[in-house]
Amino acid sequence: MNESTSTPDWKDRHCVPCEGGIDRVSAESAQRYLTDLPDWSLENDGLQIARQLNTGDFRTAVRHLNAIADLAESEQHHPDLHLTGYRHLRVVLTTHAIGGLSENDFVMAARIDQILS
Ligand SMILES: C[C@H](O)[C@H](O)[C@H]1CNC2=NC(N)=NC(=O)C2=N1
Repeated sequence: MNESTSTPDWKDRHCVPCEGGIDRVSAESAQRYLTDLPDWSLENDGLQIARQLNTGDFRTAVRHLNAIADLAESEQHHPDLHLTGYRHLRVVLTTHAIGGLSENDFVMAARIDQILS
């Protein structure tokens, strides 16, 4: 899939192992990819994407957190998960191995949207 010409269908893809050695997704491409992922925002000068989930109660927030953790383990790509104010879950995706965004982050974002829908 050529990053510059078309948008991949992220939810149909899986993360690939990443230990560095690949280019970061540019902020311009990231912004374009997010048109298909409207619940996610580009942050930190294009180095991460994030989604805020304001659930109704603590148990729901923990359930979402656990579902995302299971997905992260099966995809071997792990978001930062912040559960605060007893029912607010913030999900932050970046690829630590490259210090910025890779396609794995968009695959995870789409799959997180899918399991929470
Ligand atoms: C080989 C495997 O892809 C890496 O160890 C993974 C594990 N999970 C990861 N998760 C995230 N968010 N960034 C990484 O660079 C990363 N590396």
